[in-house]
Parts: sequence; C-alpha cells; structure tokens
Amino acid sequence: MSTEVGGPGAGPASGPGAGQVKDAEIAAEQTRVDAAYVRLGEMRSEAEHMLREGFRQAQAGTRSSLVDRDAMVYQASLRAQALNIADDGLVFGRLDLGVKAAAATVEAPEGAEDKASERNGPLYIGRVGVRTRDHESLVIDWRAPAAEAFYRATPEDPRDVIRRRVLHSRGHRVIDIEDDLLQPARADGLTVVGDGAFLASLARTREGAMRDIVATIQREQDVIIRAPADGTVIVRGGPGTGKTAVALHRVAYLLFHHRRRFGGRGVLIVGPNQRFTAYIERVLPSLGEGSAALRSLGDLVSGVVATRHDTPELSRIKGAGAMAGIMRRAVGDHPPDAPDLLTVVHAGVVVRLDRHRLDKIRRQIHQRVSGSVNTARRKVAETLLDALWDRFVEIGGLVDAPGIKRGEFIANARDQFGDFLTAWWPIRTPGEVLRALGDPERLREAAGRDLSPAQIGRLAASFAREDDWSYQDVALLDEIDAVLGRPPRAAGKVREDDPYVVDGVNILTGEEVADWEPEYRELSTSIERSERARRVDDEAEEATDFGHVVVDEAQDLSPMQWRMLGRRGRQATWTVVEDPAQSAWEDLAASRQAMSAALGIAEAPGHGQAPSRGPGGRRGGRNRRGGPSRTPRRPHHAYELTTNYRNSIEIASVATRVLARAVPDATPARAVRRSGHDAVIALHQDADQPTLLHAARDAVVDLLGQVEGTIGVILPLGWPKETWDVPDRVQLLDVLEAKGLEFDAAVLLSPETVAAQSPTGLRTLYVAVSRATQRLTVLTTDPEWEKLLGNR
Ligand SMILES: Nc1ncnc2c1ncn2[C@@H]1O[C@H](COP(=O)(O)OP(=O)(O)OP(=O)(O)O)[C@@H](O)[C@H]1O
Repeated sequence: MSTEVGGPGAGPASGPGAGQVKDAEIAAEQTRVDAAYVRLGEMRSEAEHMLREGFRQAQAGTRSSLVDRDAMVYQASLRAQALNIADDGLVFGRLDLGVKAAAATVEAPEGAEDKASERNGPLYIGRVGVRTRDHESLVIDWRAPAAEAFYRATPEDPRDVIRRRVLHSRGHRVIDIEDDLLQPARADGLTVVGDGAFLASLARTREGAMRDIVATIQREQDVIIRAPADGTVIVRGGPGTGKTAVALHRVAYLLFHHRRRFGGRGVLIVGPNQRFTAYIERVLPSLGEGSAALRSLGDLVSGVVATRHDTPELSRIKGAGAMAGIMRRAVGDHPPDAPDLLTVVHAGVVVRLDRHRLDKIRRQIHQRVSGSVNTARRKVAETLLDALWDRFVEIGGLVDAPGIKRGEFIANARDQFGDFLTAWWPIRTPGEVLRALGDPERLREAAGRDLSPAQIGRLAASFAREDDWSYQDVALLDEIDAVLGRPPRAAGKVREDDPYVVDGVNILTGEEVADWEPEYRELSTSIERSERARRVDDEAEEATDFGHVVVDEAQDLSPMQWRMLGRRGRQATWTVVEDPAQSAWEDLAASRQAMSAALGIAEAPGHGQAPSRGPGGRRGGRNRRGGPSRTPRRPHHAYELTTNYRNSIEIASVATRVLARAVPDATPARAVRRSGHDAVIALHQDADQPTLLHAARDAVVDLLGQVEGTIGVILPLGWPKETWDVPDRVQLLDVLEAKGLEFDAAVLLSPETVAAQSPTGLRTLYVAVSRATQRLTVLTTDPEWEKLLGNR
C-alpha cells in the first residue's frame, strides 16, 4: 500500500519529511483520480450516444419507438447532466476498510447503475458512481448505501473503516488530503496525513452563494440526509448548524433513490425571501439535480411578487389563522360593482329581486357550492331562475297571466338576465378581492368579530395600497384563490351570438366553451399558475401537488403561510428545518398547530424533544375550502443538529449572549473554529441614525481590507438602505432579509433598535449576530448593550 510514516497509530505525519510524504500521497491519489476521469469521459460519450440514438428513433416515428425514445432520452439526458456536473471535484473521499467490508454494500438505487463491487481495495467516494466497462466500481456515488460509512464512521463506531481520507480538489487536480484514522490497531501500512483541512474549509472565504458540502457532511447531518423517505422530517438546530445544507442534500438523496416517485410529482423548496433562494440556488445543480422548484414565500404564487414586509403588527394580523374565515367571507360578499336589482318582464308582469333578496340568494349559493366559486355560474343561474319564478308566483303573476307554464317563464327570464349574471357573479381574481377589502366597510363586514375597529382601519389602509403586495399578502391571495378556484376552461367552439354563453360557460348546460378569456385578469388561478411555473415546455404539464416539500426557516411561517404551503403538498412528504429561537413569529403555538395541519402530523414535538412517530396510514382528501384540515396523518421524525459550522467561536459567543436573553432555556450550538478575532462592539453613545450609518461605512472600509469575501451591513427594519459607493461584495440589508444568509464579515447597526422593534426583536437580533463567519462589528448607541454583547 502507501508509504508509511511514523507507523500505525502514530497520528498525522508531521516533522521533517511530512510534506514530501503528503506530496507522494497526493500524487498517488491523483493517479487514481485521473483514471476515474478517463472513465467518466467515456461514460459521458456513451450518454451522449444514447441521447442521439433516442432522437434517431424518434425520427423513425413508430408509436412504440416514441415511447422508447422518451424513456431513453429522459434517462440519457439526466445521466449526461449528472456526468457533466461531476466533472468538477469528481472524487472527494476514500475509505480503507477491512477486506470483507469493501465489497459488502454497494447497491443500486432505483434506476441507477451502481452494482455490488467485488474489489477489496480502497473505496472511492464521489459526486457520481463510476464503473469500468467490466462493472468494477471505481467511484461510488455519495448517496449510495456503500458511501454511508464515509459519513457515519467514528472511532467509537468505525463500521470496519480503518482510515477515512478526504481529497480536496480544484477541477481535476487533487490539491490536499486529510486523514482520519478510526482503527489505529488495524492501520498496518497506512499513512496518515492532514492538518485539519475540514476546519480550514469552514473558514474559507464566502463568495456570496452557498456551496454543497458533499465532501464534509458530518455524521449527525448524514443521519438526516438519509432519513427514511416515508413521512416527514423535522430538523431543529441553532444558526449555522447546516440545516439548509442538510435539507438540500436530502433532496438530492431522495431524488437519487426515488427518482420516479419524487421526480414525477416534483419537489418544492421554499425559503423566506428571494435573496435567500438566490443564495442557495446553486447547491442542487452542483449536486446534479436541477429539477426541484425553488420558491420564496414572496413568489410562491406565480404572477405575484412580494416587495415588502409588513410592520410586525400588521404581519401578526394578516398571518393569523382567523384570516382564512375573513377571506372566505370576502369572497362571498357582494362584489364591488355588482348590480343591486334584477328585473325581468314576463307576459306583462314585472318581476324584481331586490338587494335584500339577492344577498340572501348569494349566501345560499355560497353555502351550497361544492366546487370553486368561479365555476358556479350554472348553479347561480338555476338558483336565480327558481327565485324569479317563486317571486312571480308570490306577486300573483299566475293570476295576472293565467296558464303560464314554468318552463316558458324560465326560458324567457333566462334570455333577459345574461348581462345581469355576468355582473352579479363576475369571474373574480384574488387581487381584486383583496384590494376591495381596502374599503373599511367591506372589511368590517367580512371580519365580523375577528378584528377590532383599530385593526380594521390599519388593515384596510394596507389593502388599499395600489403599488405592491407584502409577504403576508401573498398567503392571503393564495387563500382567496383556493376559494375562487379556476375560471371556466375552454372545451368546445364558441358561438359569439349564443345568448346562453356567459363568460365562457353555457349557463344552461354548464359546458365551457373554447377561445374564451376573461376580459381582465390580474392574477390567474393557482392551478394555472403552478402549471405555467412548472411547465417544462408548452406540451408537458406537471402536477400541482408536489411529492416532497422542503420548508426552510420554518419558524417564521404564519398560520396563513402554512395553509398556503399545505395546499401544495396534500399528499407530500416533507422536510422542515427550523430554529424556534430565531423566530420572528410571535404566536409560536398557533404556528405550530398550523404546521401540524399542513404536514398532516398529529402534533410536532417541541424544541429538543426526542424523535417521534405520529399515527400512520390514513390518506386524506381535498378540503373544499382549501384548508389543510383533512390532510392525512403521517409518521414524522424529529432531529436536532448541535454543531455550529458557520460562526467562529468568538462570534458564536456574542450570539450565545443574545440567545440567553432571547430564549433563556435554549442550549446554544457548539462552535468549532477559533478565528483569533474577537467581535468588535463599538459604542457611539447617543449617536443619531446618520452618524451611526457613517460609522458603519468606516467599519466597512476597515473590513474590506481584512476579509476577501462578502460583507453584510445589517440594519434595523425601516432604516434607509441608501446606495453606498462600495464594491459588490458589500450588501446592505435589513434584519429580516438577513435570514438564512451568511457573510465573511457582518456590521450590525443598533442592536437596541432591532431588539425593541417587535415583541420578537431579541430573536431577530439573534439572527443578525449569527450571520458572520470571520468578523463581526456591532455599532450601538447604548452602553448597556455594549456591556451585554461585549461581556463586560
Ligand atoms: N458538514 C459541513 N461541512 C462544511 N461546511 C458545512 C457543513 N455543514 C454546514 N456547513 C456550512 O456552514 C454554513 C451554515 O450552514 P447553513 O446555512 O446550512 O446553516 P443553517 O443551520 O441553515 O443556519 P441558519 O439557521 O442561520 O439559517 C454554510 O456555509 C454551510 O455550507
């Protein structure tokens, strides 16, 4: 085997000659890696050949060849894509095992090609599986069962691993190696080199986008990534414990092992805002998985993009579960321009339905409608005609015009009320319904006793804003959309002169007619939107209910946002990652309940509780009003992450002091890397906002000389994010935008303001102080805060 330095169990090679030993080891690994790349190149050619072959068969044009072509092209293109991605840093791990174990568990995932290996040599772990033409395994895919030991083996539980080696590469070139000796007594002839490259990798400069961690996934993280595919996984852990990283790697794992199941129905990943989704968007493609839909809470509903956060108080009102009932009642309300009177004349008799009667009819219809409001026109027409006939009889129509048959009356009335029907029961859009609640009178009507007069005033003023939508508005729009449903869809040929066709629906038969579009449409329905958003090309449409949903920063979701997510995963399994100590949502109990309903689990365990299983089995159906109350009960598993990979020990200690204030009984995650740089807590006593901003600018200039990567300037909510003349690597953002992000250095302004801005201000401050990997500067005007953060 390789050159021996210091003998078995002697620990990492060090002292004179250690560098040469390491170089020799690197050179030996390079030879193996080169061989893997040669084979990877051949496999890519094979995949490309299959793609060409698929297209060739398509040209032959027989029916069965088209089916074969589709399957072949699909598989070959996935394969080609994965193989291309793997070109960078293909091999990153090596396991030296006891002789038997090496061949034990290389299993094929569903549809993939890895097969049991017979070799006794070391196992190499990489981004994709690579085999020789004779099916001998050169590299094992990191997601295959045989690779598990690479992440799980410890000295206490070595799993027959004697030495674990991490290979650090740049492109095709191995630049460093780092060893872990797990069974010194069996290490006969094995060299051990390395000097903490893992910790060094944690200290690396951040380039502004998150990267995958395949080479260094830690044991507690791997357990979650490979958790059973059935049921729901809930992950808790402090800032920087890798919750986001783990959730994304789990998606890659699930797609690898269950491509048909999850790839077919789709995977949805939801993050707090667009800055965050942009930050994580490269991770899955770098793992060869480009198929998951990545959305933020602000753009989950296509056609709408939230541009602002509401004030904490407004968020609290808009996010509360009571809004579901308010939105439902708003949809059932008299639309703003709907007529107040229906008049028809038959045989000289004038029949009128006034506003009072019409409102009663509207209420009845809403109670009876079982589908969507927007497709209820047929039912509406029938009910109105019945009411007209009853009224005709009631006012003595049969006396004035004896012998009139009901059928004649109805046919005549129907001819007269087409326009009325369109105006009285218009095809409504969610945006229009929500804007209409900008009228305090209308909102009061819909709110009943659920809102106080003061709340109604503030809420109406917010809905009346013409310019944009807020994050919480998006969930309200989706709620309304679920009640409205999709408008009628085209099905046959339109006859322009057909008096019975109203807004694309034949009011006699309920049939939908072709080529019809509503005249105005601010938003389309969720079904159309998600079809459009997830359409691969104009032909293929994907399902709207996802197979797996990942929710990041879940601690911040309001009950209304959980309802919105619940509708996208009625039959889904879920991965939910959260840190309650970072929550900006005040009523955690209500949010927890809404989460359990959306996920279809009995009740999510509290922070720090042991993994649990809910009662399993029952499949649920669709809730008529779009609520998640009848989702199935599924098993769920809870996990906790305990190591902070982001913050230096120095920065983590500041965060821990904030945590002690925010959530006194919480246990902080353990930071593992010392940077040698204490956080700077600078007091600018009594400074006003411009002075503090000026000081922040000076701090940024200093930091630009100290770190190579990104610098985040984190401001209290509502502070001006004026454009500074600074390089792109400096970002200005408010505390809520900073969620989930990380920077090499962070400058935080006025912690006292952040803490006081809402009842959850301290938890938001905890988020803000835990963003930096290397340097943290805090500017405060308050001596108390200086003392607290600086531990003086
Ligand atoms: N095993 C690992 N190896 C290398 N880096 C890691 C590992 N685990 C996590 N990291 C890195 O640590 C940083 C924090 O990870 P991540 O953002 O996933 O944490 P988080 O728990 O989601 O944090 P927050 O709660 O603040 O959103 C990232 O840069 C991530 O790449």
